[in-house]
Amino acid sequence: MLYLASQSPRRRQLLEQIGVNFRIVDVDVPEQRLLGESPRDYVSRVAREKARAGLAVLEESGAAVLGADTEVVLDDEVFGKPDDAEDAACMLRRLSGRVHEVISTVWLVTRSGEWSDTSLSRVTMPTLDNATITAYIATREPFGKAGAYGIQGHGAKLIEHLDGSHSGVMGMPIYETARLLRAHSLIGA
Ligand SMILES: Cc1cn([C@H]2C[C@H](O)[C@@H](COP(=O)(O)OP(=O)(O)OP(=O)(O)O)O2)c(=O)[nH]c1=O
Repeated sequence: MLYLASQSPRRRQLLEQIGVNFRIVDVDVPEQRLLGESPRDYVSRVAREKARAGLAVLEESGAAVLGADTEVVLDDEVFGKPDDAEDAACMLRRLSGRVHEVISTVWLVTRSGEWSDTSLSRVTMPTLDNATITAYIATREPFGKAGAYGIQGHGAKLIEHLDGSHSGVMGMPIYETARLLRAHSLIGA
């Protein structure tokens, strides 16, 4: 059986979108970048820890667990989920008028092996004035989302250009995930 180690409704929705059968396994992994850890290594480590934590609580010998992590990166700084409205405003002011990177890594972990893939996207935001930022935060959409925006919602209005993967920015790179699942015979062609 395939499991998704995630509380994220977006990840669930994206996997459902391609008709994959899976169950949810609850995990709670701390997200803290280590000193000197690159953004890519950090995202990959957290995604792997989520998948491993999921596998650890399952007794089924043939279980396969997916874990994913998504972060926004600007100037080597990682923007996770905002703590509050002030933090969200601060992130959006920093992203305004700039191109940032979104790193989305997925790990597939079983008792016989571990495999991963990463999607890198470049996202261009126009200059955002204070009124736009305040109105966007009032939608509550920034909370629980890396970089304080959601490409799949009102946040689409803040994105001028995407060079990469829409599903990857949303939290679960579907092309890469499907390729991993296919390579390990967890889905068909
Ligand atoms: C940039 C961006 C992020 N996000 C979301 C995806 C992720 O859910 C979240 C990044 O936080 P994550 O720590 O990757 O995931 P999570 O805590 O929501 O879920 P879990 O660890 O249980 O799997 O930001 C969007 O929904 N849209 C976007 O455009």
